[in-house]
Amino acid sequence: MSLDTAIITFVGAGNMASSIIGGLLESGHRPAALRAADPSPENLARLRKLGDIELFEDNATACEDATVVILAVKPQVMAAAMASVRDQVCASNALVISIAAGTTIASMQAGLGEQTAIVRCMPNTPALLGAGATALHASEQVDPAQRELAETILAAVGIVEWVPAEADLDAITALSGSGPAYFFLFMEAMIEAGCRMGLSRNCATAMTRQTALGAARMAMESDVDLAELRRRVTSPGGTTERAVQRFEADGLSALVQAAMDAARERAAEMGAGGEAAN
Ligand SMILES: NC(=O)c1ccc[n+]([C@@H]2O[C@H](COP(=O)([O-])OP(=O)(O)OC[C@H]3O[C@@H](n4cnc5c(N)ncnc54)[C@H](OP(=O)(O)O)[C@@H]3O)[C@@H](O)[C@H]2O)c1
Ligand code: PRO
Repeated sequence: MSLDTAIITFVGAGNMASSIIGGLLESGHRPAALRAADPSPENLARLRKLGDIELFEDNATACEDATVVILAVKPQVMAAAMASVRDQVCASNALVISIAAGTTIASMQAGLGEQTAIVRCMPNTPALLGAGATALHASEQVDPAQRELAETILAAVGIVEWVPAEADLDAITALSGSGPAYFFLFMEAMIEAGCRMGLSRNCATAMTRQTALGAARMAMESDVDLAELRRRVTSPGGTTERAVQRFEADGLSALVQAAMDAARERAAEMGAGGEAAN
């Protein structure tokens, strides 16, 4: 089974679905082999702009004969979405890929059938720009060709990493799933600090955004590690050293650890309780 011959159905046509569909189309995937289902005609209309993919208001019809069903709905509606496609998934032995936070493989197999092949993954919002980071974990029913298929689909919107244990997805959720928000929070704090120092908001915002972009590009493109990149900014006895000393004295690393521990615990709670969150 290859990506060229696969029929891929997205259940839920929101932000994440449209970014993955956009990535697949950009990487040359045939629009005719892509389907999307969503109860909202307006949401479907947004997808129409991406290409000539098949659109459905009925989940079950969209999943008929599908090779891959991608569940791209909020966790709150996952149970209803699974119930609507269970018969079609069982009939076609489709690979099911879920991008929902906190919905376990066990709960999906309870909803779709015990032997359903499931890949659970955790993408992040930079997937919208093709700059996502997605971790994947497969149930034991997933065969090597299906693994490759899942990896190829998510690689259309960024980097992919397989994790050996399903629980690792909780750590991934705390790291890269929620991670973009941490960087935005840090940037917001820098902008506020700049404003309090007397800079205009426009100036503080522009300088913060460009600094984040520049630092991220150096982190990605440089052949030296992050600590060395940091050292090169930090002149002995200079301004950066004073700021970094303050971060360290006030426990930045411990705070990051505690925040990520809290996020991971929440992901585990959501999985254990089958609880809804977005
Ligand atoms: N946002 C993140 O940072 C992030 C990161 C990683 C993973 N995720 C996961 O990605 C999933 C989708 O998130 P998203 O940001 O793409 O959400 P979204 O934009 O709200 O997309 C979900 C879509 O599903 C539709 N829908 C609702 N009920 C449905 C049903 N029964 N059948 C089919 N479609 C239905 C929604 O329609 P309405 O708008 O009309 O309700 C909406 O268009 C979530 O499970 C989330 O946990 C999100
Ligand atoms: N958004 C979801 C949450 O905040 C999962 C990672 C990003 O729960």
